[in-house]
Amino acid sequence: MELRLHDTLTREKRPFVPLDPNNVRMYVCGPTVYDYAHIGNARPVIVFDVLFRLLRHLYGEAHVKYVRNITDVDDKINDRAARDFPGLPLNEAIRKVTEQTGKQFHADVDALGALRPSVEPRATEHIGEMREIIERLVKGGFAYVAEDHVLFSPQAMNAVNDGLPRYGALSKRSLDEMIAGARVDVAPYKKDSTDFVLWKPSKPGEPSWPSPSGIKAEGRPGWHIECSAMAWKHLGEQFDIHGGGIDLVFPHHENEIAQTCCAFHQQRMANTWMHNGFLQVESEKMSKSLGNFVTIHELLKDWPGEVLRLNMLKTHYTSPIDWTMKSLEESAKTLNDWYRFAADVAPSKPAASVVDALLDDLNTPQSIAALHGLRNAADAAGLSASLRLLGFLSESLAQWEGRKREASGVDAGEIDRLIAERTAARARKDFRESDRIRDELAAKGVVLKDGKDADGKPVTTWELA
Ligand SMILES: Nc1ncnc2c1ncn2[C@@H]1O[C@H](COP(=O)(O)OP(=O)(O)OP(=O)(O)O)[C@@H](O)[C@H]1O
Ligand SMILES: [Zn+2]
Repeated sequence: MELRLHDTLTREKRPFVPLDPNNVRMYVCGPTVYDYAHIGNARPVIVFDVLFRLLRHLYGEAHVKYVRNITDVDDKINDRAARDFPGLPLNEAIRKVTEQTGKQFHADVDALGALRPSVEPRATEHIGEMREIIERLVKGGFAYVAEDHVLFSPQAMNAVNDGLPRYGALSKRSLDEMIAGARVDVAPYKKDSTDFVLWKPSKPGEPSWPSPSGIKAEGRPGWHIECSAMAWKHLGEQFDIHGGGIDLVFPHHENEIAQTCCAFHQQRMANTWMHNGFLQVESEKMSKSLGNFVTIHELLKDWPGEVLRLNMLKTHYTSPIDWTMKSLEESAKTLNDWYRFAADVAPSKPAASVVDALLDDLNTPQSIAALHGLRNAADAAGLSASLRLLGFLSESLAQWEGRKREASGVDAGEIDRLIAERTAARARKDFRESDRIRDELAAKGVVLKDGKDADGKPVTTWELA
């Protein structure tokens, strides 16, 4: 079977044909680093990690390049830095905020079983590329300088009839409607209400860099130009897949396309545009501004990262997910069973049923149904390999069980001591005492299993109920 992916631009599920099968290239918009990421932010991380793993499986590890950026220049970062480190010069405070948040983000997504991307560029390290794209856009007549800003003109773009996409094609909006629906209080330096910022002046004390030609004062980039610059630097003028959450379609991705295609006179920026649906709480998008969020960091205190991962993948990436406790509990149960059955078994090959489901526009719910099928067919080696392809079984069974014991507050040393006492009681036929110990452990949720080892000697093992 071939890989088919749904493309937001054409609204079609199409066979995926890489520009160069020896260098398959994917860009995904990463976090703005000023605070803990919430579990909604984890959705694109996990979804595109599955795609990254699938592409590596299909084209070979050395032939896939995955770029996910870190936005480390933004008003929200400046505000947080001023609030958290009022005693420090702003630039130093910003460095502290972005460093801490970046580290936390890595710890979180590592725990979710996400591979690190091939490159994780930081916006502040690509100011030169941003300036270059901006200068090309001004030269080409797509952007203009006004009051120390540089603005992009979607109307100038759509005046060109040949070789460029239409502004609005990705989000299926017409420029005329955007103009009609524009707010009245348009910034005075904009020629048209739909123009957007490529570069703007910095306030005193804020991070600033030499501006594109035509502007004397130092300034800083707008958000959209950052991704065009980082994608260009690491993946070239055109690449295969661009991804992110559905909220990024407009204006962020529409503007990325406009900048990149006009700067390099291309019909396309990425060949396939993929967007994940929202993770919701009680039918509303989880978001920082609504305050209905729970951080990955908090959830990891109660759940192994792989349980969060499985829970995320039970829903197809384009559909909304309602995030519930009940569903998490079910995911934990399923994963416990799979760990016991397959974690310590040498993997064979990922099952065709699992891979085929993924090839069909990353149909992870279907692939999970196929995993249950392997479990029911008692194919431990196939289950082991298939789970690994999806980013599970990063731990041995002993590590997995040990972590659960730790989380449940059960003291393994104490249990071993009680089991030894019970074995001694049984040896002297004091069954009242041995039953008492078994009941004491049961009250703590510890279930004993009596069996024999390879030499036929009695052994007692335990697990949590
Ligand atoms: N509830 C959600 N469900 C799925 N994806 C989300 C959700 N919220 C944010 N994302 C995605 O997370 C990634 C990081 O986005 P970003 O750092 O801008 O978060 P955010 O949009 O600021 O979050 P918030 O909406 O809470 O302010 C983006 O790809 C975005 O689409
Ligand atoms: Zn982006």
